[in-house]
Amino acid sequence: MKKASSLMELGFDANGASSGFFRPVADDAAGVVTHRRRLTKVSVIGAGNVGMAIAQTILTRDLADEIALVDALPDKLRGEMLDLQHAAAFLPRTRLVSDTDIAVTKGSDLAIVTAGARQIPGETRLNLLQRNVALFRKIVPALAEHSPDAILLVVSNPVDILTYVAWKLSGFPVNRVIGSGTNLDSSRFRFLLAEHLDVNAQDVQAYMVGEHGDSSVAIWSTVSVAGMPVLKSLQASHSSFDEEALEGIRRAVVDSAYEVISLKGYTSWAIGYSVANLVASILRDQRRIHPVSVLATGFHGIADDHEVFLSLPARLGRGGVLGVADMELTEEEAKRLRKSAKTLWENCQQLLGL
Ligand SMILES: NC(=O)C1=CN([C@@H]2O[C@H](COP(=O)(O)OP(=O)(O)OC[C@H]3O[C@@H](n4cnc5c(N)ncnc54)[C@H](O)[C@@H]3O)[C@@H](O)[C@H]2O)C=CC1
Ligand SMILES: CC(=O)C(=O)O
Repeated sequence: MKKASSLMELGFDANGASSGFFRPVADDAAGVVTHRRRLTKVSVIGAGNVGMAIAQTILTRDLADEIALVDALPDKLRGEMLDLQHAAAFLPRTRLVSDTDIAVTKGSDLAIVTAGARQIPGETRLNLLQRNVALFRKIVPALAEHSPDAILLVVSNPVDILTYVAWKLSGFPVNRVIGSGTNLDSSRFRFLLAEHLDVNAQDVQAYMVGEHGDSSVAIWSTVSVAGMPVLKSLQASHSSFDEEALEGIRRAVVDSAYEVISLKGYTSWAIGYSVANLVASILRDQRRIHPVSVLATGFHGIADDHEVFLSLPARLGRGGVLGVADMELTEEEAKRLRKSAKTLWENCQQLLGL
């Protein structure tokens, strides 16, 4: 039996097929525009749990005209593409293409990298560094060559260091290389607070910054709901919200990824929504503020000679990172952020000679 994802693959010529159904509205068909001139193309490199959750969410939210999927495993890749294509009747029209050759990403507006090793239960994100850097050496230069004007959005872990690596390997300006960072951790933080306060998580303003990982920093001093400072109100009503309790909540946010990994083997849905949220802000030029991994040199006392990527609230739009909010932090929060930066910097140092 011949397998196909289109009638063309079965030998039917598509040329002029639609003219049997439709006639041009004008006599002079040359003057009729039948195609939009500029389509938005998003590529997802790595069609695993995370890549497919992202592709699926981008499709449902109608964020791209074309999605190109790349993976090293041809059968899995084609299976994933066909499975999504078979939902075409229920989704906005989006062209889906896939190939093991990265050339399929040519002309992307946005390239999202999710390829690589993931943690096994108990492993930290930093443990993945060497394996995923080796992969990035192959993927990133090829991506940059085929889409020199794209924005790179890195998701593979350890995401902050790999965003630095992608920046170096691509030669792209720093505003066009972004790590998904703590956009996800901040959502987990907002979820926990929203449950406690019995409000919608979208109405909780709360940031986790720093490393997407064990040293992330919860910025309690700026947490608010309806413009009201949450920490002050919690501490006034419950004396139990002391430093130890706050650290316990931060730790619960960090541990939530480990818990999901130990239960189902990987995380996927939340990162899928988190990345689609970033894609919408970038491609639709929303100028929304997201905690994402950006070059943090010089912010909050991070040394000027430390080229380190970590999450800070950034304004995102069609040009990528349009600016980074210089938040007012307490001395303790700034100290923790510098400590997080130091952890990342030390790991980046091992990669010198890249
Ligand atoms: N930044 C974040 O918040 C999150 C990051 N992650 C990270 O995302 C990455 C992917 O995780 P999963 O999708 O669960 O793993 P997975 O194992 O399901 O998928 C990885 C995919 O990469 C593919 N791949 C390997 N080498 C390749 C190459 N040279 N070219 C193209 N594709 C290649 C594999 O064939 C596989 O399909 C991991 O590093 C994980 O830690 C996961 C969740 C959240
Ligand atoms: C795996 C990972 O980085 C996360 O879910 O946070």
